[in-house]
Amino acid sequence: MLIAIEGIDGSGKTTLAKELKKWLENEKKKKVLLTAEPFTEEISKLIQEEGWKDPVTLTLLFSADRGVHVNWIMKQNQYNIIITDRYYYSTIAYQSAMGIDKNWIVEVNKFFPKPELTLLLDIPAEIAITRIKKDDKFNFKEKLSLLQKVRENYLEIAKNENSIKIINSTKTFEEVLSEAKNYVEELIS
Ligand SMILES: Nc1ncnc2c1ncn2[C@@H]1O[C@H](COP(=O)(O)OP(=O)(O)OP(=O)(O)O)[C@@H](O)[C@H]1O
Ligand SMILES: Cc1cn([C@H]2C[C@H](O)[C@@H](COP(=O)(O)O)O2)c(=O)[nH]c1=O
Repeated sequence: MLIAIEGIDGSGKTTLAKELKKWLENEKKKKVLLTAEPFTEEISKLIQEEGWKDPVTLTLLFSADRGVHVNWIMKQNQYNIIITDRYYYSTIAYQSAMGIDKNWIVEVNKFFPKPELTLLLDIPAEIAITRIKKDDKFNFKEKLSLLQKVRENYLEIAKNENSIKIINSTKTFEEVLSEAKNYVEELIS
């Protein structure tokens, strides 16, 4: 079972992913693999060095990284649940905010398995940006306006996809976690 956690930078994905893993292991006795994208060191390096120069190359690099990630996930047979911190909805939301045609991104990513559940942490970019670490890996230019567009894109994607559940991430972390647990509980019971 594949669960994706999505949202703009600083929305709380990593914190939620770790706590869900703990809860699923300790309370639900599940074997959980926690993973994240971008996945490979080599492609992350190329993204940093080359990707930002051109959004088409960036889209292809994130998607190629996903190909390697998915092939690796397929071999992790000992787990009941895989939680990934970012998946293809990130490419659709971010790279279409950079001007890439959404349908083309969907086409490039259509071979990857669809998550049974995606938790979308929704938060205004102005609030999220105050939570983002200073050592932000990819250092977007004009981060705030980009993240505003990315947020809108995520909400648009969620309108047409029932498996994406929107959680208001301006709430306390305890409230966010509790809502996330309810969605996961529905899925596993
Ligand atoms: N609901 C919340 N309320 C307040 N602070 C939160 C909440 N959730 C997470 N945080 C804090 O916000 C910061 C960013 O959280 P986190 O690293 O989990 O976000 P992220 O979405 O994974 O970010 P990035 O995409 O930049 O890696 C952390 O300091 C975390 O403790
Ligand atoms: C997978 C993916 C990621 N990104 C962007 C989003 C973030 O700014 C960084 C990843 O770092 P984080 O620690 O997860 O925040 O990369 C993207 O633009 N497109 C993608 O497909």
